[in-house]
Amino acid sequence: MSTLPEPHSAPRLGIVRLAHGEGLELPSYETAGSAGLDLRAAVPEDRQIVLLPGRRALVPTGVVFELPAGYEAQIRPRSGLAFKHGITCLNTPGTIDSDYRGEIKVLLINLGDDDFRIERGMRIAQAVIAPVARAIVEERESAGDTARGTGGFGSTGTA
Ligand SMILES: O=c1ccn([C@H]2C[C@H](O)[C@@H](COP(=O)(O)OP(=O)(O)OP(=O)(O)O)O2)c(=O)[nH]1
Ligand SMILES: [Mg+2]
Repeated sequence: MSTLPEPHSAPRLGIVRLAHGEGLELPSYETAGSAGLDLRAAVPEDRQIVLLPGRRALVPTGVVFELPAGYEAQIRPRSGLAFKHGITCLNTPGTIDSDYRGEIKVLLINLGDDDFRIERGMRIAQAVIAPVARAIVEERESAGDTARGTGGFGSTGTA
């Protein structure tokens, strides 16, 4: 059974298709319970990107998001591409601000051993829509005491 919210309570994501995104499927949830909308590469058919090992590329998706206020989109890698080819997002999770009106782009890096060809329409990453808390920042003289204190970076051990 799907744990997604009912349609009437779900946030509304506006998507504008850009000219070079014509003919591509819009970002979509692949299964009933998918958390992420798969994003497609809007590279020209005749100018596909070949990512050499160790290199990165900003890949166009051909879409603009209009996120509802109070939400962000997180651009995350696809595990299949990471596992099979070493392809991941360099800045994962990428942050799409709700006031951003530019094209959604995906910063891919090839951590694998082989060249990787990014073809038009390939599902290269996924966007997870998530609520964002914006804090009221207060400067203080000191931070309250806790049991952890300044311990971190493995202070609790591994077992
Ligand atoms: O993977 C990403 C990450 C960001 N963006 C776009 C949307 C986001 O709202 C904007 C700014 O991203 P971010 O705040 O991560 O980058 P910045 O280096 O801080 O740039 P800026 O000074 O524009 O905020 O760039 C993408 O299209 N893809
Ligand atoms: Mg920023």
